[in-house]
Amino acid sequence: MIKDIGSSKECTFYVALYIIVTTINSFIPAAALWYSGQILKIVENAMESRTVDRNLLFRVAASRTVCSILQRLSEHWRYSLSTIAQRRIKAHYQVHILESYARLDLPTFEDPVIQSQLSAAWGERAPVAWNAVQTVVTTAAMALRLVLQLSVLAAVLKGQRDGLILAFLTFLSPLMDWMKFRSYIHPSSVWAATCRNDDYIRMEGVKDVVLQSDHRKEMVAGNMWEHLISEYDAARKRLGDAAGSFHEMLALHKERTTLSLSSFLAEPIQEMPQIVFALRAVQYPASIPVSLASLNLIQSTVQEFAFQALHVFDKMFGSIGEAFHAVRKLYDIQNITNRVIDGPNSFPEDQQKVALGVSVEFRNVSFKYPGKDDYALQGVSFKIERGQLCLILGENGSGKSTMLKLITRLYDPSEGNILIDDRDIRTIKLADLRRATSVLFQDYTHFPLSIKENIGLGDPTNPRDQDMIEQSAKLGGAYDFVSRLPEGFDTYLDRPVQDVYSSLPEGTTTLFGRKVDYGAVRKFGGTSKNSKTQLSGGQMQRLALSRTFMRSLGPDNQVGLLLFDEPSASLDPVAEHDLFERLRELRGNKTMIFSSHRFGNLTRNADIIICVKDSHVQEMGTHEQLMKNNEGYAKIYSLQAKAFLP
Ligand SMILES: Nc1ncnc2c1ncn2[C@@H]1O[C@H](COP(=O)(O)OP(=O)(O)OP(=O)(O)O)[C@@H](O)[C@H]1O
Repeated sequence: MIKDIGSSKECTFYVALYIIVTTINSFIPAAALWYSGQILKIVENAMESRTVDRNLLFRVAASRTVCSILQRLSEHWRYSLSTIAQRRIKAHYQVHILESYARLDLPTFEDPVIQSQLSAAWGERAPVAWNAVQTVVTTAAMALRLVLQLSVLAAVLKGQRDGLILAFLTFLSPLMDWMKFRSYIHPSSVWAATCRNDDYIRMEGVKDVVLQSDHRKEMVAGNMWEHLISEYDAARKRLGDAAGSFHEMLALHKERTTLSLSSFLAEPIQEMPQIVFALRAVQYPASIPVSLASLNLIQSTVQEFAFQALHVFDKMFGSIGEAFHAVRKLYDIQNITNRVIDGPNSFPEDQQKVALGVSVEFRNVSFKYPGKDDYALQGVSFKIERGQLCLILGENGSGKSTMLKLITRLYDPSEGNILIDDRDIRTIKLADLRRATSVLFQDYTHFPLSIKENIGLGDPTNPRDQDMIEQSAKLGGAYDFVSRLPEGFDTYLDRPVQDVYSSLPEGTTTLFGRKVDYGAVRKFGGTSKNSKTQLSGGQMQRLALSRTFMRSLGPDNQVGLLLFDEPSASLDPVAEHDLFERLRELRGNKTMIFSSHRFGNLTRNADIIICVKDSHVQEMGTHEQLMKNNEGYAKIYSLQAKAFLP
């Protein structure tokens, strides 16, 4: 980490300044203490000799004041430098963390162990690397400050009557506080809490149903609210005083454990120095004013000293270890190995040929999702020839999407092989394989970026080509509605940075050129956020389609295989018809695979229909062949057709 930060000029300068200022800052309290001791000595001398060296007093007092000013200033500089250094280190590491995230494949990324490793490294609030730097620097500075203060304190106390005893007694009180504090939040203790009370669990569930907007539609339409409220009330009554959140219960528990012996002794111990002082004053009445001043100095210094000493102790045994552990995790994520291993060979050998499509073959492929016992696909074999249009047909959950995921190597089969142009896809470089395929997933996503970028990212080699973006939007059927949006192609589907505002004057409908989302106002109370662009499911799907067109239809594209997982699920019949027409026209000779659970437009046009059921291929062939077979396909087809026949 030190090497890494050191190699980044933008970080090094500010981190070095931060260390220097923090070190200087550690000297000041000891200097201040020294001058306070000097003032005390001057007073003592004055008491004995009845004369004051005004010059000396002035110099010492001025120095003491300078110490205070310097202390304040160095604190300010330290804070300013730490914010800049923190921001720079954070920015430096964020690229590194994002890269570690981005390069992971699906099975690796979905692994819960990897997930926790990744989230530990992210540490958005307290950037891990900065945290480690700061913890080490402040702990070292505190230790230095402590040693200096301790030496000065010893020098000052040497001449004081009862100084050491008073210091010790003053130290006892913060020590007890600290021990009490550690007893219930010990940094290295491990604990867990659960709730086993059914009534409480139900109350929390009902509260969520009523408060969260996700459930509102069904709650209202289902006429549920009265029942929910009576359930809540009944559970609340049964629970009585025992109904409390985890934090309330924890507070109660802590309160109960505060009746310890030390809690009774805490206050008398605090009074001890005064008692000792009073007894001594009776013994030596002449020295009362001096002793009073020295008691004050001892008490304030020792209390501050005790706080710091105990804090350093805590840091040494807790935070530094934790910070280093977190840094190790930060570096470990660089070395996470992907489960889907890259292949060695380039693909395709002949770029021209890809435009004519590629063949796809499954040889006895079986697959289980990671952590699952059931097969999502079992013993699947088929071959789709170059340039064919294939339809994979099957019920929900039969394994259609899984086939497409395996072709793009989002996962690798548990058994069997998949071949593209007669080459095992595991031997092909992943980047080449993905360059040669274009896939529209059923659960396609929309990135929280502008519409323009959402479409443009379809072709990451040429994502800003406005003409291509617009043409793709036309082909995907998105151009018209996008053009009508106030911000057109620059519209953010889901703004990642939200506008935040207080309550607005009545009648405000737009803010920063965007419609105010009063739903959000209600949700967030006082300050509110403005985020979502409301598009329908069909419109969202058209955008996803446009992205696919962007990828597969550009002049330089190297796509030979187009995969569509239920591309028309949210489209109306006219849009669906238009889409298939466009796809057929535009695909040229590229191989195309559609998955669907509906019979429709494509069944008659497909060169090959593969029917899957319960993770197996049931039958395959052209529409005519399958009708002739008179098995599952023909039966369902006839059943559906009947509905439309007179
Ligand atoms: N990410 C996943 N993790 C675990 N199991 C999964 C995952 N995705 C799918 N499955 C399971 O694998 C099986 C096949 O799912 P798949 O999505 O391939 O079906 P499908 O035929 O595409 O269904 P649909 O028509 O509903 O899209 C199902 O039993 C499903 O529950």
